[in-house]
Amino acid sequence: MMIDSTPRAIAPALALHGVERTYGRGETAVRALDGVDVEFARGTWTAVMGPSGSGKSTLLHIAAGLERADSGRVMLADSDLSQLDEDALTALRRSRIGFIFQSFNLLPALTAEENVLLPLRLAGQRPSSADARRVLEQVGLGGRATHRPRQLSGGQQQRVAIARALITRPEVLFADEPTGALDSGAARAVLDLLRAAVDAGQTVIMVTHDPAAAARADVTLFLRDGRIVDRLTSPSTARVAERLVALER
Ligand SMILES: Nc1ncnc2c1ncn2[C@@H]1O[C@H](COP(=O)(O)OP(=O)(O)OP(=O)(O)O)[C@@H](O)[C@H]1O
Repeated sequence: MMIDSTPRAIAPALALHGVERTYGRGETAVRALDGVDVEFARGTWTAVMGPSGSGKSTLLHIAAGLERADSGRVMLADSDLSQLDEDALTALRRSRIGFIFQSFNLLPALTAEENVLLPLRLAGQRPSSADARRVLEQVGLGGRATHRPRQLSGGQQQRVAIARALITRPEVLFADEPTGALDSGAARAVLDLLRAAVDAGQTVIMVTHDPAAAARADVTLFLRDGRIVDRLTSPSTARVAERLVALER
């Protein structure tokens, strides 16, 4: 028997190749992404930082299939998002991608448990209460399953949103300023949950303005004028802040 011991590069969870995106036309056109090439390794946490208007949200939305690139390719494992029609893209987002937002985006009329189960219901499954309780327990909210969002603090609402994003076991979890609306204690709890998810093998891509949040990630990418101009691995808060200040000059 042949044993192949050649080390192989593990395929990235997500890769962007030559991604460009321009908003508007003519003199008012804004090139939000100007040729982005990046790979996100499986089981790693990447923070995306950069000055206001540098293209962070555009990058996140295109990588998550919420918006389309003008050119270039977005590969989620072997699936080329640019080749999918709207229905296929919606199905892919529901089953293979998770998203958490600064403003939590929970449905106010639904309980925590119902919010958490919604992605599975939308995918045509019939999940049980026990499924929701299991993930709510993971985020420390086992006792809050029947609460509605208005009965929960901001930090608790974000933890419900994380449970909702993780219940489908997404290949990539995207987070757009997940701690932007939280005080420092609640922010730490959210970052601890993201760290636990990554340690369990989850791939996370997070836009943030907060150097302390970026310092919890494995890699921080810096964008300026729609291009990735810098990258730090396992940086301290101070080093992230320093780079950011340098970019904003
Ligand atoms: N829908 C749109 N129409 C026109 N221009 C847009 C649109 N969305 C973004 N832009 C422009 O594209 C550029 C990049 O925007 P983007 O929101 O990606 O930046 P950002 O780094 O996330 O900024 P911020 O930190 O302020 O949220 C900006 O100049 C912005 O004005």
